[in-house]
Amino acid sequence: MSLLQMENISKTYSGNQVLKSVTLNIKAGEIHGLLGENGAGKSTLMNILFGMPVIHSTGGFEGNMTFDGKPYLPKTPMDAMKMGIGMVHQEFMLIPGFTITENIKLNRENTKDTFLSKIIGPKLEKLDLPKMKEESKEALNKLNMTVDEYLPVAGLPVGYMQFIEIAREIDKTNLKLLILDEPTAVLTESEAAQFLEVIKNLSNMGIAILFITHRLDEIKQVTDSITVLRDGSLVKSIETKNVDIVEMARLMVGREISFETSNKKEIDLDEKPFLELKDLYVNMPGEKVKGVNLKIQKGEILGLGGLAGQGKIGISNGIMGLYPTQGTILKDGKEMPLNNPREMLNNSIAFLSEDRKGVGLLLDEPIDFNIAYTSIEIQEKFIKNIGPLKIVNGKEIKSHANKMIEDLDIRCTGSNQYTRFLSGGNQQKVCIARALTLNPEILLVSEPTRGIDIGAKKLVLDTLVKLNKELNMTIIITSSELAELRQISDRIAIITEGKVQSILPPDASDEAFGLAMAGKDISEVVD
Ligand SMILES: Nc1ncnc2c1ncn2[C@@H]1O[C@H](COP(=O)(O)OP(=O)(O)OP(=O)(O)O)[C@@H](O)[C@H]1O
Repeated sequence: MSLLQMENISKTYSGNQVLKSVTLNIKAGEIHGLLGENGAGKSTLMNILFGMPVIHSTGGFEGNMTFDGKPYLPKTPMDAMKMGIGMVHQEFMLIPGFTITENIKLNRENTKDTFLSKIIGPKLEKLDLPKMKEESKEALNKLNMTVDEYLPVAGLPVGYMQFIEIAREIDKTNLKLLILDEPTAVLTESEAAQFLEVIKNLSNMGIAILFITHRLDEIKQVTDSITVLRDGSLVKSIETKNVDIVEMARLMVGREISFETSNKKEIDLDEKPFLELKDLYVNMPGEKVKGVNLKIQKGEILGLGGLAGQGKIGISNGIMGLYPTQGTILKDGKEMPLNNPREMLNNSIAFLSEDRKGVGLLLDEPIDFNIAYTSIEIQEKFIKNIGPLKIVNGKEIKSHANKMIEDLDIRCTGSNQYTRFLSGGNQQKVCIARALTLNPEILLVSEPTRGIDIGAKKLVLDTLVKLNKELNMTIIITSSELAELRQISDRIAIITEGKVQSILPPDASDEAFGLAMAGKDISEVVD
């Protein structure tokens, strides 16, 4: 019997129908994959299932749900949690100033009796901190996560936050169904592999998992069955063993997707470097850089890879001056000021951050303004002079935004749609469009395809290659997906323990990359 039945679910946001009579069934303890392009309606369906306020404040939904044999109509996430449904959202819902333990135990704090509580009641019970810490540690241990549970969440790398959110869910005792909205998007390949093992264990314990991911290999590897959505409609529900990855991609996108292999070109390392990092130190929590020396040539695509927490993410954040940085950064031989993001932008260095929520979008502004505003600010782009007056050229902004919407396949109702109402993947594409609009000489991109569907991923990578080829833009791409780095980079620097461990060609063997990431000598496996 199904644990969850969602029948004929439809949802409209201000006249825009985003779910059209969708049906979804999940059995107890099974791992069920939910697939679909950016904007297909996956998060909306999950928000309905989890009773998220956004659903009810926008007119509710149509259709019926049954959970654990009973009619189910959650009005709030509390209703869902009471039934034994947990959800880890695409965007983190942690409280930055609280410690890891406080976040895991939020609203479910362990308490113990005090003298007064015995008389007056449970309100005067006191927090049982040792027990809270012990149970938090236990949940973190189940995820093989070794982090001090008393650390504050603020400033931790995004990969850690994901594990903490999951730890919070598995710490709940009545959990029957766990919804995971792109849980592995922020994890490195090895962390993701470890995470998939955890999911399998949870399923063995009888907890059903609803798993949203754009990584189809993961879907193939761990799910028992899948449901595919396209443009808000159900395409197919099928047992995973009866479908391969190519077919899954075709069901999602409705056409064949081809992937090119390496794009590598020869880089002349004898030329003067275009960007040089000398003894760079960056104090980014969880991603410390400890003396990086790197020379990047004009027109190169340099990949930065390595395991989470080893410092690869810190490098671009440091160059851009977002965390305290020491050392020397030379652009075309000229020393750049440190710790000054504005000056870096003025020097034609732009950054697409891995943290799209923290430094991301103006959610209550339309797509076109989001794409244009940094360029207006920094470069006075899209400004026209009328006599002594400078005014923003709305027409030019719109036509540029429309081109970006087309190039990056941003799924929206038009360039005037507020970015708050875009799906996560489409918000990410707007961030990419904004960085590209600056048309920088050096573009730093961090996890550019995180949370982006398989078809759009190709578009984003192709766009980077096109900018590199046509404008000779120098690109430094940081990614936890080695396959993606290999696809577009000319060279790949592997960062371990805050330093450059090795620089490898993209066609080096898996073994060489594996050894470098583990901080080992690669001379025996590389010529
Ligand atoms: N609060 C909202 N108001 C208006 N429209 C919305 C709102 N939330 C989502 N939408 C629209 O609903 C559609 C489905 O979005 P949803 O977030 O469910 O997609 P998704 O499949 O989860 O995509 P992704 O993989 O990018 O996360 C999109 O067209 C989106 O713009």
